[in-house]
Amino acid sequence: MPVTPRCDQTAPWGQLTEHFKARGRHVDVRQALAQESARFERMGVHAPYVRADFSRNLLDETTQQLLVQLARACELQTSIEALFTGAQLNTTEQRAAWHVLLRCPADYRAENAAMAQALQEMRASQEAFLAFAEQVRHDPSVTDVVNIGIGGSDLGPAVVVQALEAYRSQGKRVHFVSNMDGDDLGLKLRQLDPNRTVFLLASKSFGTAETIVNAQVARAWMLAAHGFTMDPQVHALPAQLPADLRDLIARRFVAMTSNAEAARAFGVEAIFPFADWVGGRFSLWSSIGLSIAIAIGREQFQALLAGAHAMDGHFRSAPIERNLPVQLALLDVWYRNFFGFTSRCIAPYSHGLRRLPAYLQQLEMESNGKGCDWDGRPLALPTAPVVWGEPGTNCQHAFFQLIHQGQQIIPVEFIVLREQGMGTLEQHRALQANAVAQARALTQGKHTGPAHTHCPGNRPSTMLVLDRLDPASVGALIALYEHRTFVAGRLWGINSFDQWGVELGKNLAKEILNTPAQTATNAAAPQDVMAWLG
Ligand SMILES: O=P(O)(O)OC[C@H]1O[C@](O)(CO)[C@@H](O)[C@@H]1O
Repeated sequence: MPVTPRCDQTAPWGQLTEHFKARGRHVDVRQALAQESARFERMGVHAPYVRADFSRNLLDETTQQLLVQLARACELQTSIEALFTGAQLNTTEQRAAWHVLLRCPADYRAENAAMAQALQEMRASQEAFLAFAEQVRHDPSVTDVVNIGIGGSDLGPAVVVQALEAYRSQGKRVHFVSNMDGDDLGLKLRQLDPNRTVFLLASKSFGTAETIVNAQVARAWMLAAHGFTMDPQVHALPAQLPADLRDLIARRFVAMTSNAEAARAFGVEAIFPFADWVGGRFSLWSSIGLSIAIAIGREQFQALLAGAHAMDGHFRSAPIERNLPVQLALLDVWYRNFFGFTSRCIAPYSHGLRRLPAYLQQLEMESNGKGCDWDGRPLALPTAPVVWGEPGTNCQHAFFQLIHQGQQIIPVEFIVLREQGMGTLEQHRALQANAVAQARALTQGKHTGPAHTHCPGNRPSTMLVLDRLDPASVGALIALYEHRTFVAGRLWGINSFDQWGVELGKNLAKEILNTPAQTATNAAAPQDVMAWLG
């Protein structure tokens, strides 16, 4: 993997630092909009399916030019090419990150022999899971499909299925179970018929505690409905299980995994593999997206991939100044490292995109919430901001008060649809008007009337506009965020494809589970709240 310069080790970084102190931090967006009538037009960036208005951000032309120079000094183009030509980007796990291959069209020519081979294997797996999806879709005996997975094996598919609810085949409900808390699965099981439900076990490792426990409980529930009691703590199917029940499990449970052996031991026969080079956070395009394919069908799934591929093409070829993922990532660096803004709010004015903030939390914070660079040197700068949010207009009646008048500045990213979905045109117009009104209010503020009604204004926001919430647009939007995260990581000098920070807590949980209950006499166990939990 090419080691490219970290942003803080480049000449433009020093220039940006000087510029920030002198003028950059004093940018007044109200004045800028008033003085430059073409600001909106100049600062619009158009990518496939997504347009972005940057004009309400704390940016002047010098900042924009220096940020472009920063990207060049970080040799960003080399990193982008490395992503598309198959460099081993995940250096701490010695893995490639070839998720862009998952969405390339049939006539795509792979960059090299290794990628061509990977592509061929991927196509076979893709064909198998899409064919299975069609089979389920046309099977009237199946009414419910439950995806059991967590993190990337849950959030990506869940956000897409929810966003594309209007495309979901009637007569098939798609559920998502992720939490270790047994109430998640337990409450779902109460609504399900064991004779009409198919479970999709989504786990790259097939070893994630939450997923395995939930899968075992679901299997025990299915067997219990057929008169067989099985310990839900046990992974492997018992040898004495009658053949018809073995067959039942094989028909009702399928797996999407890179660990076929563990899935087989569980009793699964239909295994839809995906390669090691698919990272969890980037996996919804692979067989992990089976729930999406069942919900919307092969054709629409392919449209989702095509939308993502269109964004890939833009990312690879657009110049830095007009490259949307790059521009968003540069803005992240500007706000996080110069202004010191610690969070970014995502406000999708779209009911379908209501879970997007949760998805982005994993994508951005698990990818870029790191403490050292790719050479293991401590980072001198803070990296990923906290990403959070809720859909509009709900957010207006909850936390927007703080964003308008609070002491801290939180850049907001609005997502707005041009075309209406369900509901009346009036409802849609009101929704759009509210999003634009919030952006304007953040910019202009209010300085008349009693002090408690004042809003300081000059608060930054970006507006992303999609024509509609269809598979291609959703694919493009998610690919946009993937690439933005990758670019920000490259600028910060981070390996965005590992997540070692989650290991410590997982291991401690195992240790606690394996330690005898805490008692006053158990001196080995540390005294903490476990004493109250029993
Ligand atoms: O697909 P798996 O192996 O069950 O992993 C689930 C999730 O757990 C993590 O490894 C850590 O949270 C994520 O990166 C991943 O998406």
